[in-house]
Order: sequence, then structure tokens, then C-alpha cells
Amino acid sequence: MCKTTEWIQGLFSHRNPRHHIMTFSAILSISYTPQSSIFCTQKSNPLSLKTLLFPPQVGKKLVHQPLRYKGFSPKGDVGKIKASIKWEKGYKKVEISSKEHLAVSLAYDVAQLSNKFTRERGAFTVVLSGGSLIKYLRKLLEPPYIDSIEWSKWHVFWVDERVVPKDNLDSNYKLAYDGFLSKVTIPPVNVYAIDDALAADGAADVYETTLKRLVKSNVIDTSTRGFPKFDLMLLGMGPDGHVASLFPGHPLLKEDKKWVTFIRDSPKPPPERITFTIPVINSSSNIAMVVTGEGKANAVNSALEDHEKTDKLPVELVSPEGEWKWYLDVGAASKLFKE
Ligand SMILES: O=C(O)[C@H](O)[C@@H](O)[C@H](O)[C@H](O)COP(=O)(O)O
Repeated sequence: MCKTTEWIQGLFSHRNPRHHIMTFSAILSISYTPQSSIFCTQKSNPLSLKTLLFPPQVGKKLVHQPLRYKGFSPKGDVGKIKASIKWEKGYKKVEISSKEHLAVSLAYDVAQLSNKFTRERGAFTVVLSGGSLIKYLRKLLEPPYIDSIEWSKWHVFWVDERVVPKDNLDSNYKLAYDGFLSKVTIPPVNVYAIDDALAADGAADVYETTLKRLVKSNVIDTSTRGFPKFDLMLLGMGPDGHVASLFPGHPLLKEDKKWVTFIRDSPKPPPERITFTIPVINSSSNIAMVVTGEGKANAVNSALEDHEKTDKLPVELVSPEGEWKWYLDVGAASKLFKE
């Protein structure tokens, strides 16, 4: 159930001088209640609200003002602002909030999805990233979630992993284990770490074989194109727009057959990694993009604007079959909604 204290909805068109017409539907809310869900459909009366809040003469400028206009302060925890940005497959949902509120909202959404998939499929397949993502899962370790989530139904994977021993400080498995997995009751057999005894190519092959087995036994769903369809993929993004271990300009971005591949020249250390490919990422039922920090503002802006480009950032190749929601802090969102 979506509980929202105040809704402002405006529908508008914006002509991007560099490209062509983009249509945004911006939905702004102020709320202190963690009410959002990737599936949460907000009920409002756009016509009357539009008439009330955006008089007919409203143009581009006013439409871009609400972030400042509503007294949105980068320092104050004023609640969150949402925007739903239209794109060819529906809406990219965007939430902008403080880092603390981001963690609250993310936990709420993950718990909703866990309930849904556990009920519908008897399993919940979750893909983790490395980096700061793990710390944003921290609210799941607190009541009410820690006691109410059916952890035994979770199956945990990594969208990418560094090819290092599991007890190495660089290991994404170690990061997730120390910060999250060791504190919940997911059966160890449902946690799919890489085989750290193998080199990158072997580890990628073995990981793909594991995925194939789990697709066959219906633990992992399948997309119409025959790729594994994970229930929820939790992605981070680098300042250069990389996702998983798919980096700008790298040939791996074009991989369209393999499910899992490897890289030996990652520009972000350590150099050897395995990674899911773009078609696997795009087959997801839900993608949650968790992006914080001003250093990522340009890449965020690029990814959320809908104009045509030839040289796309990795994040701009993400185009999930299912739902797509962005969780941004004020820094990462600082270049959005600007003239
Ligand atoms: O193994 C990795 O390096 C990560 O999986 C990587 O893709 C990460 O998710 C992004 O770089 C964002 O990391 P931050 O959130 O820490 O910036």
C-alpha cells in the first residue's frame, strides 16, 4: 500500500537543444514514510493536480524548478523526491534522498520483492554488486525485516566478482559476507560465490554452468530469449558509467551469447574479474540502481536523459525487460533537472 503525504504531478515536454523532444512525467513527493515499492503504483488525479499546481502558462523553466522550489536542501533530510522518466519500455523510476533515507527505502522495496517472489515462485534470486551497495542494504538487518523476510528462500549471486581468494580484502564475496550475509539466515548452499581456485576464464565458465543448472531446476527464471531472469539485480555504477565489470569502450560490452564472461584488464583494480553480460543484466525482472556521490552525477545525467548516442556508456546499455528503479543521493542527482 502506498502512503504518500503529498503528491505533485506535472506532465510536460522538454525540447533538448542538442537532440530531440523528450517527454518526462515528473512525479514529486514529500514523505517521511518508506512507502515506495518498485511495483508501487501511485494513485493521483493528474488533471486536477496539474491544474492546481502548474497553471497553463507553465513552461520548461518552472517544470525544472521544483527541486529548488520545494526547499530541497542537499544538507537537510527533507524526505525524498521521485521522478518517473518515460522511456521506450515504460518508466525509469527515480528516487532522490539522503543516504540514510536511501537505505530505508531500498530495504522496504527489497522486502516487498522478496515477499512477492517467495510467494509466487517459492524462491527469490538476488544479484549483488560490490562497492558501496552492501552498506545500503543495512536496514534489512534491522526489525521488521530481519525477522520477517524468508531468508531461507533467498538465492544470492554476484553480477561481478574479482578473481581473488574469498578471504581477500578485494573480494566482493567477503564484502557481502562481512557486511550482510553473515548476519542473515540464508542457507550457505544458496550463496553462489565463484570458485576462487580457478583462473578468470575457468571461474566464469563454472559460474555459467552453475546458472544453467539452476535455470534447469527452475530456481532461476528464464527470459523469453533464453537468458537467466533474476528476480532482483542490485547494481552500483562507477563514475565512468561502468556497471558490473563492464567498462566504457571494452569489447565485452558487445558480448551477446555468453551469460558470464571474464576480463583480465579491468581499469578498476583488481584487473582480473568475472562478470555477467549485458543480455543477462537486461533479462532481469527488477533492476535497482544504487548510485551515490557527486562524482557520478555526469554519468547519472547521461543515463537518465533519453537522447540518441552512438558511443554509449555501459550503464546506457542497461535496458531491463522488467522494472527499473534508481536510488540516488543528492550528490549523484545534482546534475538532473537542470537547464
Ligand atoms: O566489483 C566492483 O568493482 C563492483 O561490482 C563495481 O561494479 C561497483 O558496483 C561500482 O564500481 C560502484 O561502486 P561504488 O558504489 O563503491 O562506487
